[in-house]
Amino acid sequence: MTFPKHQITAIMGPSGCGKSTFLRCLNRSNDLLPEVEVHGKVWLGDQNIYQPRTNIYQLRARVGMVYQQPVPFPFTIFENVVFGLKMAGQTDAKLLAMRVESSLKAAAIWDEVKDRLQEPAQALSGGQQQRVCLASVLAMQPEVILLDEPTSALDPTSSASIEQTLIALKKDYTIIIVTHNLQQASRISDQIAFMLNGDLIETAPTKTFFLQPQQPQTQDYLAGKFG
Ligand SMILES: Nc1ncnc2c1ncn2[C@@H]1O[C@H](COP(=O)(O)OP(=O)(O)OP(=O)(O)O)[C@@H](O)[C@H]1O
Repeated sequence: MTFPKHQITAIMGPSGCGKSTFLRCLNRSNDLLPEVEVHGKVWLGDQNIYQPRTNIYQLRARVGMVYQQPVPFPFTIFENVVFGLKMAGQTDAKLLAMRVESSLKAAAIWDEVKDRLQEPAQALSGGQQQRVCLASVLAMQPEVILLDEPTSALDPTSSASIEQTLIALKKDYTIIIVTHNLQQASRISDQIAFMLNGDLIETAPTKTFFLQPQQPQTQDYLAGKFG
């Protein structure tokens, strides 16, 4: 399947069908799990990210990932956002400060934290922590953002903020989100990939997916027969 630039693709399917495992294939996060074997190719532009010469750190800077539970490091908000940049060797204080501001603005949380940058990120609410984690990914200036159920632990207001943020971000990024939530997928995605038992069953533009699903498994899933 392809993930078009500047679009949001939602990966859907019942619990345990392999959505997160598939998502982690897209920036080789599964490399960290010795029990996982990956076959096939994943193209980022004209580069197969599974070719042996791939620099994993550069790949993960280009394809950033936001997890289900916001897990900021036990540092200040500022240090959380610049963590990846510092790990990549960036020491220019002015550039780091500029990147913190632009990333927090893009993640729609600047106004809430601009006077608290030296406070611990873990003191923020779950929704705020999730947006700080998103800002940490944006600070690396990725091309693709992977999100694994980023709103499942959040209240409806925080979820709505994240959804609006993602819609605003898609003009600059390619976004791939795992979600269980049919309404969320219909609100924010441009295309949907439906998985079942580890297989990709159907990929379609969001409207077509909901109104004219082609595969019987997709029809049953949308009818609530499982999942
Ligand atoms: N292609 C695969 N082949 C074999 N095992 C797989 C495959 N994909 C996923 N699994 C295994 O199936 C289990 C569920 O996978 P995963 O967590 O990716 O599913 P999920 O759809 O994200 O589930 P949930 O919605 O509950 O988070 C895991 O133990 C995973 O290692």
